[in-house]
Amino acid sequence: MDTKNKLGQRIQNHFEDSIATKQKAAEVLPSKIIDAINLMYLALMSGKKILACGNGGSAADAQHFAAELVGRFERERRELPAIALTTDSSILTAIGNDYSYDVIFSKQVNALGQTGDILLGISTSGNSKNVIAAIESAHAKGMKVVAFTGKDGGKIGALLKDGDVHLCVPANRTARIQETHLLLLHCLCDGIDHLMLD
Ligand SMILES: O=C(CO)[C@@H](O)[C@H](O)[C@H](O)[C@H](O)COP(=O)(O)O
Ligand SMILES: [Zn+2]
Repeated sequence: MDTKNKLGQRIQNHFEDSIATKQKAAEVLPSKIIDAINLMYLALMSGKKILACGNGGSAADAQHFAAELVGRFERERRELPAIALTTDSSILTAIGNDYSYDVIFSKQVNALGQTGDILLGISTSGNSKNVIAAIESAHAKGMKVVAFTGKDGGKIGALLKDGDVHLCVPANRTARIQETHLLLLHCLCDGIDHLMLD
């Protein structure tokens, strides 16, 4: 096989694997997605806010979600309060430098979180220490947690409490889990808009 054909085959494999992962997720996750939509909707309608965090690609997802709540998704509606804890380089470098990278999100949850707010914690492995610490801080503040994970849900899966929502993508490959997390985020945005507008 020449290079062009090999690359073409790899690309085809990515598309097929991504589609298969989303099909599996569509079989197991919808009722939990509804739970997450209701949890976030009720919090937002009660004047509460959403804090979101994750590392790497999941940091981008946290920001993507906050942008669609504060700005808009597909339809016009009032601005909704959401903050990505991944964006302030001064806060992130100060806490990382003075304390530890493990507490870059939890200290922000301690500073900004209030009872009734929601934490969206995103980790494909379910094992990122800074997301785990953020969830622990959220619980201590009386916040509910929506966790996006993959694989076996990792330590985050075991940490969640009644009333939290765990959306664990049934896949092992980080890229596939991330691609499905983005779809889940858009389902949440659409569901919140639907409950507000229809
Ligand atoms: O986007 C990717 C890989 O596709 C990476 O940036 C990835 O997000 C990083 O390695 C993260 O640190 C992984 O953390 P996590 O998803 O296990 O919590
Ligand atoms: Zn990625």
